[in-house]
Amino acid sequence: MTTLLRPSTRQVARLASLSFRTTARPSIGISRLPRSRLPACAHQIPRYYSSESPNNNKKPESNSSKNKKDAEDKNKEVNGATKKEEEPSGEDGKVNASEVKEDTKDPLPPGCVYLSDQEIKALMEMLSRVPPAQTKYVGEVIQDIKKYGAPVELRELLLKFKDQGLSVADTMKVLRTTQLLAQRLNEAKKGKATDDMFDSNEPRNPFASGQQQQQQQGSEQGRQGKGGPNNKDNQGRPRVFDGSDFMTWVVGAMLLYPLYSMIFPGESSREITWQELRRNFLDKGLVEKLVVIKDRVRVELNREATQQMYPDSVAANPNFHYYFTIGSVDAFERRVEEAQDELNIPPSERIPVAYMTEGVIGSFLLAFGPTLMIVGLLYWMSRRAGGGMGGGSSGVFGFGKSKAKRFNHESAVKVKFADVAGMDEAKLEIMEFVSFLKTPEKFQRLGAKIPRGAILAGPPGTGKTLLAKATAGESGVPFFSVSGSEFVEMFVGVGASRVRDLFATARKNSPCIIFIDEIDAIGKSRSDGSRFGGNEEREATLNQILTEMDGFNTSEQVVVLAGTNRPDILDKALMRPGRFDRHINIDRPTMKGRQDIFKVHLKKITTNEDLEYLTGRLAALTPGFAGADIANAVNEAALIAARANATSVEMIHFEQAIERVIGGLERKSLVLNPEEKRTVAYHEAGHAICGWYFKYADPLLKVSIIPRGSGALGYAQYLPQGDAYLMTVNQLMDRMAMTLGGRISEEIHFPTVTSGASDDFRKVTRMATTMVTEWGMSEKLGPLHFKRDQNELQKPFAESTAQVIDSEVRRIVDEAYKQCKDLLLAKKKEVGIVAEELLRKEMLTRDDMVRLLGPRPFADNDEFTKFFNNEGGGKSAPPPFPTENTDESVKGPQPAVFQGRGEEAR
Ligand SMILES: Nc1ncnc2c1ncn2[C@@H]1O[C@H](COP(=O)(O)OP(=O)(O)OP(=O)(O)O)[C@@H](O)[C@H]1O
Repeated sequence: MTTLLRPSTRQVARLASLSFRTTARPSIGISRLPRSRLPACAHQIPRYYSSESPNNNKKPESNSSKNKKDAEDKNKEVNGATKKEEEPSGEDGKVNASEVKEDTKDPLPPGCVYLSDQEIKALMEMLSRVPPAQTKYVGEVIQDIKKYGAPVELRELLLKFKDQGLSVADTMKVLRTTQLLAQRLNEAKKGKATDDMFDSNEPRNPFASGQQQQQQQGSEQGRQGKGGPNNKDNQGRPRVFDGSDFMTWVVGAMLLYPLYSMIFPGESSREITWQELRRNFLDKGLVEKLVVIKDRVRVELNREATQQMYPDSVAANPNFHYYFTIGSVDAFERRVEEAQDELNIPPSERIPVAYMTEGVIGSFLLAFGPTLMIVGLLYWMSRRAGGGMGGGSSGVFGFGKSKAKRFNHESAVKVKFADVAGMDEAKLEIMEFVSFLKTPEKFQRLGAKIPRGAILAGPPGTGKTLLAKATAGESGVPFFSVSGSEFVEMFVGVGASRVRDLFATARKNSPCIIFIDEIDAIGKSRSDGSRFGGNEEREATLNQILTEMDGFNTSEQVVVLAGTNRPDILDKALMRPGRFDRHINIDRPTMKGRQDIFKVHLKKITTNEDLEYLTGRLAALTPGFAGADIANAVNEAALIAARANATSVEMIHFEQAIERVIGGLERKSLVLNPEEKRTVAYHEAGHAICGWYFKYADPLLKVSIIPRGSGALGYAQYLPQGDAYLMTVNQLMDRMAMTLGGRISEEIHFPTVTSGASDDFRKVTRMATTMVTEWGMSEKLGPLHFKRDQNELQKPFAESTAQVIDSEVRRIVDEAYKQCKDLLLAKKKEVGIVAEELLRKEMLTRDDMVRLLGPRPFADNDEFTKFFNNEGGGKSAPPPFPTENTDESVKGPQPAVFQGRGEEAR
């Protein structure tokens, strides 16, 4: 047998580590996709719509007046020249660009441009959808834009508007432009230095200048991204659209109105003539009220009646109003009176006329009401989303803030390596990071490159997070902990932005440790996803991580640790040297490891037991347990002891706790009828007898017919002989035969069988299939490995091979069946004895079995004898059992076996 087998506790990790190693191999040719092939959101492409020279927006150096003047001159020159060239005669539009004199134009801060006449025209066209009464605001804002310039994003928006029109997807863009435009106009109007708007310490806005400048800025721009410096206040916080000033609302409402009207086409008001009003509404008695607002009259209709009369008209819409203009209020009143006289409307039923003075705010709200509602809703939603991020990052632009939790080494991260037990190799490996963070010069002196990061891979609960925390605790540096899934949001680009933010924060706090838990959520191999179209957002986030890790300066003391249960699915680019340099495999603990972990957690518990014996026995009882299971079992034991008002936690409490962790709660409320109980007893006795008389079976610990957990009506428990790493064909055959013992006992002792053995069959089939397809244990098929990948649509073997596999699996199961049936027929009497005793006592321990059947005919190993052969005194609870872990059951020997009888038996 050339294939080495390992028990299931080790198998997963081993298999994982094999594939891990494969994926971890340096992939020389494989690195990130070339930028040009990345999705647009994955890399920050500055947009160049400007017809201006790249130097247009060069930021003058603030400390040199000469430079400033030069820059001003240049700016004026460029803008002026462009403007002059492009300036039309001004016949179009109410607001003529030439009204703003050239010499009133100031040099613009980075990120702002003067709009050309064509662009102003496009803007006016876009804003022409705004209700006529509000053109005053439009005119004012356009004047301001001409005078003070606008953010370059407005250009982009105008271009989009002209080319394709706006859609819901542009909402964020409009909001951002709104914010920048409102800021620009506010600042400019206040006469404040325009440069204040853009943090003078920040690098220049990449979008303001031409390609040359962008190239100079290099990767730094990429990091700052589209949000870039423009969104930051002086403290580096993102500027938040707080909506607190009037200009922001005016601009916001104005820009969102076209968007709104494109998405929800329809009118909210329309002008009509007096004659139309009379003919269509007044004469028909549809007018409910007339409201005079200065020189206009709003007609309020009786909606129900209008709907009946004009079901398809917009007039039936509750938010719709007709307006008409009047010369004077007196004339209007006279007209209304005359009309009503003609219609013989009695004085008591005359149409009421109200008078309103519509203030600036009122008229504004009236016109932009729906738009404001959208703005408000988006603002509220963004605040809510921001609120969940733990403060600091509220507002529309807070989406891109990282959600990483920061732990301060002085307060939160108190975990030390001593608290992490049972993974000595992993600890050694990671200690190097600690010494790197503590004494970087030691490495740098010799020219050694500092490792960038490590992937901690292993099954759930094995202490990956704990190890990362201990690394932070030992090195005494800040620790940023974030889960891979926290980068994912419904908006494209948010993940990448959060990654940027996280790394930027880490750099500021260097030396520090970033821990990304469950990195597989974003680090999944890109080739896998592409088969079904891929996931742009996830890929963009992954690309950003790759970029950030590349961008580390080797002297930057930022270590990135990542935890995953699935290293096999991670992208190769992520695993290559230079990114996650170290691959640390954390397996489930061995017997010794479990003992150490028990010792760590028992420190917090009050117990008078002999610690050496206690931890040894508990470790023997818990094969396959991860550190988290052990922590849970210890805590559960303390709870059980407290419930029993005990002064210290005793062995019996620990054992009950372990039993509970594995098998679930006892279900005393589940009462089986006598016939069912009898069937369950014979079923379990069948398993127990097999475990007792098969040489290679694991020693039996306990058999019970008390229902437990979610499905088991009864169970037999076995304890493996220590941490076995290999499994022989004999052991596998005995285990399969033992698993079939329940059904065969039913066959022998009852006229019919029940459905209770389906789970046993599943286990046996999987075991046999694995023997044939993976472990080379079929002579017919030979040493071939055919592990089926769930994602593969095709079988990795031919139809004829499939038939051989089927026949070999059947042969193996048939052999196990025969082996079991032969034994149980020979031991029919013993099965009866055990079953009847079970019916009386409901639970039998190993001692009971010895009493009923005599000693087991095969010797047990030393460890088992040491901890389980002297049960006397009744002080200890019956030894519990680790359950079989469904999927791993076939991968190798199970450390402890649980033969349950499913709920379906009922
Ligand atoms: N080696 C260990 N020594 C002591 N305690 C441990 C150990 N491993 C796990 N634990 C306990 O289990 C708890 C959970 O472990 P941790 O969160 O580190 O697991 P994990 O491997 O990160 O799990 P997941 O993959 O599900 O994120 C720890 O808080 C600790 O109490």
